[in-house]
Amino acid sequence: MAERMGGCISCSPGSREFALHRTAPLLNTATNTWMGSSYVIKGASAGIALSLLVVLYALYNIFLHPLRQYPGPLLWRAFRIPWVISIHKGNVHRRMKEFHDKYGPVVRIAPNELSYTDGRAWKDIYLNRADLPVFPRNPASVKKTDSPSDPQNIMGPDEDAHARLRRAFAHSFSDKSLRDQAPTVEGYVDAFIKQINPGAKKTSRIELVTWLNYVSFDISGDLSFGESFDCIKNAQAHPWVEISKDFGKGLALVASINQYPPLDKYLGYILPKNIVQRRLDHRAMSAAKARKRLEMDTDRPDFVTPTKKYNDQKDALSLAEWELNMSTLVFAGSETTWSALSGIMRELLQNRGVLHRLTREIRSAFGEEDEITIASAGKLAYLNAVIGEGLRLAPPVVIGLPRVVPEMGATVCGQWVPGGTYVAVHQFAANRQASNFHLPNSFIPERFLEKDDRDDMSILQPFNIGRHSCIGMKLAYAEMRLILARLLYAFDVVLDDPTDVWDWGEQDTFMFWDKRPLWVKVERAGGV
Ligand code: HEM
Repeated sequence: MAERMGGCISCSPGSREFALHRTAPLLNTATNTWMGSSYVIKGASAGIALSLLVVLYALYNIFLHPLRQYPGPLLWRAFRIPWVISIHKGNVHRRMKEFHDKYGPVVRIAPNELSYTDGRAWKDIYLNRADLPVFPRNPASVKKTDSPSDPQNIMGPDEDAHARLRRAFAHSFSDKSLRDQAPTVEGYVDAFIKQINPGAKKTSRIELVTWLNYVSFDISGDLSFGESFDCIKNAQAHPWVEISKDFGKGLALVASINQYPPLDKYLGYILPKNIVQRRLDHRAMSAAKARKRLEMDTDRPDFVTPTKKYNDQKDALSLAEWELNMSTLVFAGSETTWSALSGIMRELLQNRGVLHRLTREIRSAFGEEDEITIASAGKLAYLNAVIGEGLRLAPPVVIGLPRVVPEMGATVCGQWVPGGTYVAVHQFAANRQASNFHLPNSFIPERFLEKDDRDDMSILQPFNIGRHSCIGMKLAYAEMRLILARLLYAFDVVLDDPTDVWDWGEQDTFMFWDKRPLWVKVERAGGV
């Protein structure tokens, strides 16, 4: 009762203590309320200050930033976050296309980043220029190693290490090396054709994107690690290949976290444990495979033999660098060729007229299947045009190759760009611009055969140009020509579901294309 009245049961009613004890809870409540409201006030003030900072940051980026005169969507010019969201949604290539359709050949796609779809940008950004230091690789997408003694990657940002590694590996990609490697590549393509042959059944239904994955990775695995992944033989992806399918999502995550230093330092804690473990397992598997190949006493024609001979004299690569770079070569050489072939086959099957013309060219050029080799397939003009057009509509390196403008600034496409700005050509957006091509979304290989002033071929650089251009370009063309020629010589291929028709760009991209299945019917070609 006394408690209910606010007093204390041990004090007598009416005493001073009773009165004090009676008021104490009221005071406590008042103090708590006061303290509570002070927290609320402090919290609210912090919130207001933070919001103000965010607004000021956005206003600065829009009205005062050195890139303020470049057009682009408002939120993207103000903050980096829309880019991060788009990278994670997998639609960044479509957003880039929309923005360039709307704003023109240069678009500001983040406070400090410009995207280009103008053919001149390739030379200005990616070629060495006498008057300027190189535009280095963007450290937000490829991090520098922590210490100079760490192993370096040919695709890393250190330009000196890149030059050293490129010199060493160039020996494995010379014309002579390619000729030596040809029987290995031809052997895998032959195995692939035999495996998908329906035989007595006459017709079979296969998922072609998966099979193209097997053949690309088996070739790359053999040339890098000295042994096949045996995907074709087992009609199943090897664990190394399976795990590598997640690389793109991992790289997308790393690239977005790198935009927010010092968060990048805590990447190991941010990434889910199972992903970190998968990465470590994959690295260990690659290192073991690379060491096994290096220990072989052999002159087998692959990516190792010529570079190893050079290295024995020049001591250019450490063991750790061999391990790292062999893994890079497997992935760089297979994911891209796989994407290209998947895109080209989808376009061919959705454009029966083109498929017809190409099949006629191939079947009239060869009397027997075994006449089709890397050397002979190189002579087919329409096949080359089909590959060119496939790489235009479905570029394997779909989004920009990010570079940074050197400190003193530079002119790109005739306009001044301050030092430190991130710049890139976004291939998907560039290749689909109506300002660069007539009927930009249509599959028309003829544009590679007959010059048409409505097409600006200078924008097409699927392998990049300059010192970082693709070291495996000739091998990639050799593989693509041979696989397409052998496939279309041997089989009549049609879409399993004739209504399964859509634009390649509808797929998502997580650094690489997230390729959807391509179900086809294959039938041994009549008279072959
Ligand atoms: C259609 C297939 C291919 C396409 C479209 C392609 C595209 C590219 C592009 C655009 C680059 C430049 C990357 C940059 O500037 O940051 C590149 C670099 C590279 N590619 Fe390819 N590539 C293909 C096939 C291959 C093959 C078969 C190999 C063989 C292993 C390969 C190995 C490499 C390597 C090692 C680099 C790094 C070169 C350097 O930085 O010096 N690529 N590729």
